[in-house]
Amino acid sequence: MTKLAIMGAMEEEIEPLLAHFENVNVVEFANNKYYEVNYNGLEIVIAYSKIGKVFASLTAATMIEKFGCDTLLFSGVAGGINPELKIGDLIVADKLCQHDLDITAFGHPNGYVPGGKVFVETTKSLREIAIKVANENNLKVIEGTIATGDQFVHSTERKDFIQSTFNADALEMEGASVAVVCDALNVPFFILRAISDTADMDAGFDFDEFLKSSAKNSADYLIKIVKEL
Ligand SMILES: CCCCCCN(CO)Cc1c[nH]c2c(N)ncnc12
Repeated sequence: MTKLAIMGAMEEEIEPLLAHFENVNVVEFANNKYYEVNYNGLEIVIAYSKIGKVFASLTAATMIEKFGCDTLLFSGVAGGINPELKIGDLIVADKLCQHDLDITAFGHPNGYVPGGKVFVETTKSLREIAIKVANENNLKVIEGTIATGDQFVHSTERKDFIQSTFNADALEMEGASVAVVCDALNVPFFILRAISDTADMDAGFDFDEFLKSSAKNSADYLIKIVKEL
């Protein structure tokens, strides 16, 4: 029996998801709120972690270890790097990395620490369902690499570093930590983002303007995927 975790980082990212459900039970735990719903015979737990890799790791691990979720879907917004990605466009992560994890002083590559790996791959079977849903709904979606770091990127200098170092298509602040947690706990997971800005000097303004609409794009697509699970 699948128990599904649906996660975002910000309230604005899960609000459009919660809107689809009634009879929501709220569980308070570890300075956060976890929303339990039943949907199409599925038990679902929904939460937003708060921003950044640490909060995202705590929430992902909690949804799996405490709530017993056996599949995790993430929905949210991201900064676009790949010029094909326009504001509002959807990206499904096929792999994720941490662009601010750096022990290069010891000759290691960016994003690597001993015992870890630079890229963590998402679950192929979930990506395949997502692509099928996109085709059925005539949605333009790209699959690509998402780079995660504990900073809001708003300069072409940092954006270019991330692009050239990891060949990343988009960037955000939680995905790779969710990936490490799910990979370590052997839980299938899926990371979906809609572009809110292009991580350059206009990023802050674009983010404010497009957070809500892009979060809704991602949420609406995620709900269609949930219906196929
Ligand atoms: C109050 C401000 C909260 C910013 C949180 C942004 N999220 C983090 O996951 C996604 C994101 C959208 N655009 C970004 C960018 N340019 N850099 C980093 N992260 C992002």
